[in-house]
Amino acid sequence: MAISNLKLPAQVLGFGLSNAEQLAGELAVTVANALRLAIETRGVASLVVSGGRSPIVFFERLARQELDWSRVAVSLADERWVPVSHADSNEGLVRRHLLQGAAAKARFVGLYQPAASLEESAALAHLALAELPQPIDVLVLGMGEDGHTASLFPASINLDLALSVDCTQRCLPMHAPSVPHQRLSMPLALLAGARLTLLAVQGRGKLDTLKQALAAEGDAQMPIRAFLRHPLEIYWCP
Ligand SMILES: O=C1O[C@H](COP(=O)(O)O)[C@@H](O)[C@H](O)[C@H]1O
Repeated sequence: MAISNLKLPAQVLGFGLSNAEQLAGELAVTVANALRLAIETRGVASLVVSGGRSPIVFFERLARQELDWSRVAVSLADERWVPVSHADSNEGLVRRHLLQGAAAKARFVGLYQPAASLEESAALAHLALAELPQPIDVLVLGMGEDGHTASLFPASINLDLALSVDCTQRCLPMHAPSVPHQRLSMPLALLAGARLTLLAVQGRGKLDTLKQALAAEGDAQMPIRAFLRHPLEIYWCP
């Protein structure tokens, strides 16, 4: 695998992992260590995770890490605008796979808020997120093969605001052109302020996406680019 061809000047590389199980285990240890440090330093810690299909094993490994979960606040980088009981709900995923056992003591601050419109729901989530300790201590991002991260999709309505460093909203309504559900997403300004950002990606398709993102410019075409300019650790496995 031609990892050495990848040029990531600002990043620490978490490559060399052989499978998804190993990636999940290493990532869980890194996240737990950072949360422990935050608790030691500030008494509380905030963790923002991503949804989708790939983080399940990581969530289950993280839930088993020994730490004072009662001092941890957990939230999501993005959410599908569906009730928590829906199979596509990121909150549902977190509740089923991360907030289990000792980790059930963590405080969860969700983005999904029942409301008449996506815009109202995002405004309510903005208010709810005031309860999340900020800056975010640990952020775990995922990425789609189209270069989206969180719910910052290429060419989506609201993307300019979502990528603006001046955005003061903690949650934005996002209309993703390529996926079934409307979305709620934390914007770049909030996400990029995280003390530690980890990007977890699996498979050669996503490695190609990363290389493509690094090879050219244009955040609107590939929103992940906006994060690659900040320090982050990339965890990749085939
Ligand atoms: O839709 C989403 O997709 C990305 C990537 O998901 P994955 O399952 O392919 O890793 C995810 O990071 C984001 O949170 C999610 O809502």
